[in-house]
Amino acid sequence: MTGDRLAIEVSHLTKRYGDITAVRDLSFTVEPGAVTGFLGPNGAGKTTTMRMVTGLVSPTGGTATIGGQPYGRLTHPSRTVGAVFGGNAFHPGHTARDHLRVYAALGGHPDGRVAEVLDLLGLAEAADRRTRGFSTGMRQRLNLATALLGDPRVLLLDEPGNGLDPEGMAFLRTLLRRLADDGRTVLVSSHVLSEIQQLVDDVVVIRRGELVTAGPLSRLAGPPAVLVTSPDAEALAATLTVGPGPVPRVETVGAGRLRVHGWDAPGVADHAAAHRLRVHELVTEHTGLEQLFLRLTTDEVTTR
Ligand SMILES: Nc1ncnc2c1ncn2[C@@H]1O[C@H](COP(=O)(O)OP(=O)(O)OP(=O)(O)O)[C@@H](O)[C@H]1O
Repeated sequence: MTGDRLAIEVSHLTKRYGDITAVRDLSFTVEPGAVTGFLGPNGAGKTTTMRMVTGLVSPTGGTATIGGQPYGRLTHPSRTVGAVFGGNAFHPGHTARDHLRVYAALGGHPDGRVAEVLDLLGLAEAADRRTRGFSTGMRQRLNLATALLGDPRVLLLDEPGNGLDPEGMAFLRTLLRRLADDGRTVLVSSHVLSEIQQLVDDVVVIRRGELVTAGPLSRLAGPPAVLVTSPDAEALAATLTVGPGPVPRVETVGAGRLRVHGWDAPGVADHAAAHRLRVHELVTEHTGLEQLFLRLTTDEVTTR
């Protein structure tokens, strides 16, 4: 069963700390029913933005709403939004179950919910162990279990992949997918695209507090390019760029080598054959997402 579908809307959000502008006129929407990655290098403003969405930090300007309401005006905040920020506030002498019971009581959630979230996070066997002996992965799971006590429709996780081993990541991926498939809104931040690439459907990329790009992950990479090795490279470049019809962008990448953007390999091969030009090698090059992310978030880059 799917309940309310609540989007997160960030509109012209700005946060200044003295001379530092942590977030600058930032606008984006996080849709329900998907896992959205919130990406940017260290210090880009991800945590500050997520804290503003969850009412922990007040904006200098702009608004952040959940299902149309600012966090402070939600009728049942802990039943609407679950958030996990770095660090943890576990009493080392408490067991996982003790910890969850305290938070269930604070949030007004039924005690039966404790066993449910322990099961959901694969912590049932560790439930009666003291948290002081917990590994990083178990701490992450307990944080997530705490955030899920209220069965919230919206989940914000700040760097959830930190310190997780491959099994932990696989578990997180399956869990977030289930939560999103149920119509929940899930936002996960990271400064490393490759870390959450397998988790997310959509991305919001920021740099220095400003939006770089937002949209489906699959649209970020753009079309592949074709690397051509040919003894007739010069002539091939000349014929490729004269038309008729749409012409590709052609880059010379050394003697006898071209990179052709906008056409696929069969298109380039057929064109060369029609012009009786020799081709020794054709390689389709997909831009690595990590490479693309670096290009989007480092200074020398212009964005599309
Ligand atoms: N309470 C604060 N006082 C002063 N400056 C702050 C405060 N919180 C954040 N900043 C500054 O705002 C900028 C954005 O920080 P923020 O933690 O939001 O970035 P981030 O993208 O989450 O980075 P990271 O990936 O390192 O967690 C940084 O320059 C940071 O030093």
